[in-house]
Amino acid sequence: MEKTITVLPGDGIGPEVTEAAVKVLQTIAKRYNHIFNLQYALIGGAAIDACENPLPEETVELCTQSDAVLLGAVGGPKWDQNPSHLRPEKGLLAIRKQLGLFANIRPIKAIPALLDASPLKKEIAQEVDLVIVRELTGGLYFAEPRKKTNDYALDSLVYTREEIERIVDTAFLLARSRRGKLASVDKANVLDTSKLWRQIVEEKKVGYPDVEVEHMLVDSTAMKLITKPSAFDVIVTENMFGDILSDEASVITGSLGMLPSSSTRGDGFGLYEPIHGSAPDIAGKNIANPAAAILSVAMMLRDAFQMETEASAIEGAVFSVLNDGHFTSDLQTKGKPALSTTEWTAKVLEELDSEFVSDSIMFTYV
Ligand SMILES: NC(=O)C1=CN([C@@H]2O[C@H](COP(=O)(O)OP(=O)(O)OC[C@H]3O[C@@H](n4cnc5c(N)ncnc54)[C@H](O)[C@@H]3O)[C@@H](O)[C@H]2O)C=CC1
Ligand SMILES: CC(C)CC(=O)C(=O)O
Ligand SMILES: [Mg+2]
Repeated sequence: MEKTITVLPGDGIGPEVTEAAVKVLQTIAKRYNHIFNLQYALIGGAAIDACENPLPEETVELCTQSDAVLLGAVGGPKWDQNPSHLRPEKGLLAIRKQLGLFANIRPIKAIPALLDASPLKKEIAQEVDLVIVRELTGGLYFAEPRKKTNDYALDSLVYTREEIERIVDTAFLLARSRRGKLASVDKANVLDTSKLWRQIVEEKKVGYPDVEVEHMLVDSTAMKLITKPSAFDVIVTENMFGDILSDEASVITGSLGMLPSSSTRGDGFGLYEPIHGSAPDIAGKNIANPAAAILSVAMMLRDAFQMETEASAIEGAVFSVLNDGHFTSDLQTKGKPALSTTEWTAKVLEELDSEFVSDSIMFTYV
């Protein structure tokens, strides 16, 4: 297959983890005879430095013309004092909005080799298998009006029926394909946007009688994610709640550096990115965990290109390297010294190659 992928490395550890993910893509291309045309483009702080625009028009055009987008992360202290239109995060929000990527899918599943790295008790952590479906192009991060003076600041929280209906449908369909349980998370005891959200979930559930729905408030959901995460199958929630809950949930599986995501719009096109940010505290040190970026490539291959075998090969290689006790420093608890980003990536590439060798041996033998 031939596919065009726009790569947006971004800032901080973004370029480091993206380089690892691209190496994995190149190995997969060689092994399975695919052609991945990679086109690099600027976003975030890197784009502000180059052309005073966190999302240059050329980047949007390249993304629009490609089959999928791979993103690292944006942001960092260098741009923290910039006016809001020159903040790196503005570029990320804008690309999501301009490409219409309203559904952010964040799977969170226990990884047996990492149970020691979870702050939860093993017997609680090992049962985790949930997906957060986060609304991505509405709510507080986007709505107008907004304003800031020295004495007063305003952000608006707006949701339309259409925005809620499409994300709720996405979540119902996902729940139906999994264990049939949907937790709709809101703050309906206080917010009118949440009251509308709850009303629409109630209307929609009639069309999905096979899915069991529960409404939950976001504050107690934050607690239950830690005390009884196995209670969740699919969680659907608005933009900011999903942003916060997914970083919280990431530690259950060991580290924020482990979790991939896809941002989609229901037509097979997607932007794939780790859920973490640019991690300025560790940027440039070659110690970031590239697993979230590498697993985002697996999500891309499976969901955008229907390459199930290739996606499973990547996940298998990642889990096998972890099973062998090779960790980056965010996951290290005891045992072998932590590996650098490039060393750990090399282990994954070796593992992919060894899977290849064992496949060829089987083939020759047969
Ligand atoms: N998707 C994106 O581009 C996002 C960008 N950001 C931006 O990133 C910048 C830093 O934000 P923070 O709040 O520090 O969040 P962060 O996610 O960048 O980092 C939080 C903590 O997790 C660690 N961490 C994150 N990813 C890691 C990895 N792959 N391996 C090992 N450790 C990892 C960091 O070292 C840090 O201690 C800000 O400018 C923020 O706006 C934040 C979240 C998402
Ligand atoms: C710019 C932020 C909304 C990025 C973020 O934290 C995220 O998408 O998880
Ligand atoms: Mg976030």
